Amino acid sequence: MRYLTFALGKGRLAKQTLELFEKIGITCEEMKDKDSRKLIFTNEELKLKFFLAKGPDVPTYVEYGAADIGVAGKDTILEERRKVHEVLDLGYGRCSMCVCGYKEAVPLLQHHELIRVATKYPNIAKDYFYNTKHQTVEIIKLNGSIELAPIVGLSEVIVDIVETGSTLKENGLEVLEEVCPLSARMIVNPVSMRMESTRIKTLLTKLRAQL
Ligand SMILES: Nc1ncnc2c1ncn2[C@@H]1O[C@H](COP(=O)(O)OP(=O)(O)OP(=O)(O)O)[C@@H](O)[C@H]1O
Ligand SMILES: O=P(O)(O)OC[C@H]1O[C@H](OP(=O)(O)OP(=O)(O)O)[C@H](O)[C@@H]1O
Repeated sequence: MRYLTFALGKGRLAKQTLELFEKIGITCEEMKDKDSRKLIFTNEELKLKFFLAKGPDVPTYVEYGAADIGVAGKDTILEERRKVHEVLDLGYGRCSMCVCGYKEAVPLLQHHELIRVATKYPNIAKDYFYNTKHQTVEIIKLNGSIELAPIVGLSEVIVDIVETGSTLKENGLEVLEEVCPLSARMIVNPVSMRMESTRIKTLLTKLRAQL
């Protein structure tokens, strides 16, 4: 039997993903070592392999078939636009993609002004403003600390993840519009879906029973 391979993000979703897998009998003791720098783990008994990738790269490994299955945030899946099947909402990692800024920006959004939008998610922001709202905007790609942009005058608004809202609050910003709700999703390579359908279906049935 060949190994069934999983690409998992190293970030926020890792702990809950391992906890969920553990509940359905998929364990990998080695992966729990927080100080380990190892990237690949094997469960010989179940013929499973796990890769620890950077979150946004998970759909890439799955599209190319380097991993059969992946766990990624819905934000990453929407932004990366990879050819993968999204098969299950895992229910954790819940947060929202939002347009945020000072409330003074509300009229600029209402009147469809040509505003600057700073974001780590240019595809999601473009899709929202151009296709959903039909508003022409200038997208400015940033890599983190997105909340800085409206404060220092780089942009009028941001498109970013809001979870507890504390980053916005501590920086005097507000949610102005919600783009979409987000959570962790399981994705599968389209060829693996056919070639390994029995093992993948069994896995999905066990996971669904836990959620
Ligand atoms: N407060 C939050 N901020 C960011 N992502 C969150 C938050 N809460 C839940 N998530 C979810 O967790 C996923 C993975 O988070 P992770 O820490 O790996 O990403 P990241 O911090 O955006 O990546 P990077 O390593 O590029 O900083 C996100 O894609 C998102 O779906
Ligand atoms: O609503 P909250 O609970 O405050 O969470 C939202 C914040 O968390 C994320 O940033 P992250 O910690 O990934 O840092 P970053 O600035 O490097 O993207 C996100 O980009 C927001 O800034």
